[in-house]
Amino acid sequence: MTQLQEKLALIKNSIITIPDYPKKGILFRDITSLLEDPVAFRTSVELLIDHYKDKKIDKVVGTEARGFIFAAPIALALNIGFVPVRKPNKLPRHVFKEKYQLEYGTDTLEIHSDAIKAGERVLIIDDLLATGGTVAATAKLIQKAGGIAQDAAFVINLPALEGKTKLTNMGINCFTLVDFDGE
Ligand SMILES: O=P(O)(O)OC[C@H]1O[C@H](OP(=O)(O)OP(=O)(O)O)[C@H](O)[C@@H]1O
Ligand SMILES: Nc1ncnc2[nH]cnc12
Repeated sequence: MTQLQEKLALIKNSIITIPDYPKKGILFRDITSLLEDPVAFRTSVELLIDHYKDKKIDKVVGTEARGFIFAAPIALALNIGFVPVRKPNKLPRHVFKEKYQLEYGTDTLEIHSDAIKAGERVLIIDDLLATGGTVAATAKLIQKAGGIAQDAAFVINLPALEGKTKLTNMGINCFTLVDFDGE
């Protein structure tokens, strides 16, 4: 195994799967077990930072709630601003809103309308890519605010749900660390 493969295996092995949560038939990939392991947590954040350190990115956007955990340290390491995309009625100033579908429901996301400057290149960070609905809605919010949703990065990808294809077709470059198939 290469050093990179060892790091990715460490990350994958730190993530616990819970069957039938929050609904029957869903295999829930739980990042709280990764967060409890400082080596796995640090390694996942460092690999994402490494990938983006020489790319031209102006802002990091993180999605509530699990996306915040990874987005904030990445924004600090890249020395650029962090912008939260939040669930409804959490942001105090004027917002843009976008409805979206989840693997197990629907919801709305919001961004402060002045959080991104015209033409800024944005990296979206989330813990997990399933259908891509969350990040597609986030990308639309970034566009409404005048920015370019250029890249999106995730610790976990669920390839069966084809989120990567959805986001790539929207012109978003995707980077993910570990895949979980049906196992
Ligand atoms: O690719 P998608 O099909 O959109 O699914 C992935 C999203 O679903 C989960 O968040 P959730 O909405 O459950 O919110 P949470 O982070 O507040 O738990 C996860 O953290 C991603 O944001
Ligand atoms: N299978 C899954 N596990 C954890 N978080 C998710 N968000 C959407 N689908 C998920």
